[in-house]
Amino acid sequence: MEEILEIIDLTEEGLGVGKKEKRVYFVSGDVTVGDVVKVKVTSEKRGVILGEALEILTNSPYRDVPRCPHFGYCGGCSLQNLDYEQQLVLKKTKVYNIMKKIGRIDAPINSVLPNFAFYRYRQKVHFTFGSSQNKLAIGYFDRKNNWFPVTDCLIADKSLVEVAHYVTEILDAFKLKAYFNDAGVLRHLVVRKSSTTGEIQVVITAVKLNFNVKEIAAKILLNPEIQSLTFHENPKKTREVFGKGTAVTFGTRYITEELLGISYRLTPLSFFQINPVQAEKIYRIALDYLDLGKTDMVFDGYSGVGSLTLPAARIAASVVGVEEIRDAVEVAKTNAKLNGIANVNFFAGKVEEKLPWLLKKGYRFNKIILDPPREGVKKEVLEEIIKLNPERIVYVSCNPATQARDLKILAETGYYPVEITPVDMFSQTMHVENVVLLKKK
Ligand SMILES: C[S@@+](CC[C@H](N)C(=O)[O-])C[C@H]1O[C@@H](n2cnc3c(N)ncnc32)[C@H](O)[C@@H]1O
Repeated sequence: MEEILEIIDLTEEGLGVGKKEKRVYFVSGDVTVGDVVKVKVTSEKRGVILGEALEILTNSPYRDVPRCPHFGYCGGCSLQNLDYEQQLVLKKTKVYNIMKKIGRIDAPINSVLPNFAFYRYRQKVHFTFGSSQNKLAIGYFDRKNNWFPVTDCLIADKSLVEVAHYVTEILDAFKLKAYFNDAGVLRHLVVRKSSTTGEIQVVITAVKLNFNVKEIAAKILLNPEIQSLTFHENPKKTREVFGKGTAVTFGTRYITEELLGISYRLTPLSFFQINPVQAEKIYRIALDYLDLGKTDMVFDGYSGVGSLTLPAARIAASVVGVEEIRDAVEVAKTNAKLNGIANVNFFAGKVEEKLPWLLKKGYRFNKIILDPPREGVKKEVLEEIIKLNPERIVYVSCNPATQARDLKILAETGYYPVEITPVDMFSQTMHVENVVLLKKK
């Protein structure tokens, strides 16, 4: 069966969405918002209709020329064929719809803050090792979840891709094979760059470190850009990059990044925003929403290496950060010392366990920062926060769907979103970072 459809939206996975007579179609192929497309319906199961674009009958006025050689099948970017201004419009509509549908929230949503470098903005890339033409190669997963070799990644800083190829060639010369599709040991390659110092950090993960890491490291470190190199053993049979296995580091253990005038040491396994320019904007908005003064006692849940904790501590009376990765907590403490910030305390553990523990110990907070991973905040954490009766809550999220779910719980107890600002951290993809201020009515 064939249909003629106008594409009115895009899914996270890059499928075009079309509607006809109250039926919703999900269309694969090089389609974008505004295209009128002839579609071949390929399956219909429980009301989900999938189709393939056969022909674009009218090109969208918002079409742009994709720049990446892997566009169309790469699972990473799905918006490269859409004009950047329209990407921002699409993201604002996405946040609005999610907030309304999942959160039942009607708060004002500001325009999405643009990312002026909407290509080559990533300062961290993560490749999976595989093999191509009988050689070790770096790759990503496509929209059907199949691995493919990557020559370039247009949203990543160019030097990160170059370093990734350089490291892969050395590993290949040592006859190492990919675990993923070649029954070898190598799993992932993570390359991160400091936007302030230009230092590069490389992490190679393997199921077993049963090869001569010392000799390989000596070769890799001949590249003067690479300051920090870690081999990390992760025997877990999942696609997770880092596990609990051992790590061996050569060169320095950290690279240094600077945001809002504060320096951060970034260790191999600790989280840091991949787009420092946009991260700074997010932190500025979060601090502005917190409206900090000299008497404020702040709780920063999911604090990473302290990138919101430390700027908040510069203004507030005290800030407590809780983060589950012990290594990140150690680095956060060092970061506080290095920057001469003494009114902070960092605790290692899960927020859901550490927050009740802190309250039992007598800690009190009147302002709350939440910056959780994609899964959002556990209900019991929200309940503890409500009991604290804070003046303001600032919730930063890279997943508006779980954020809207959590905002609904907070709204039911009287904390309403006062202002919502989406920020474009991940141009060319459907992802959006969202900062929300909540206050009691
Ligand atoms: C989105 S990051 C935010 C980090 C930091 N605020 C920043 O902007 O760099 C989320 C952090 O939460 C940590 N995390 C994940 N689940 C956690 C939990 N249940 N309790 C505490 N920390 C957690 C992760 O390790 C990660 O560092």
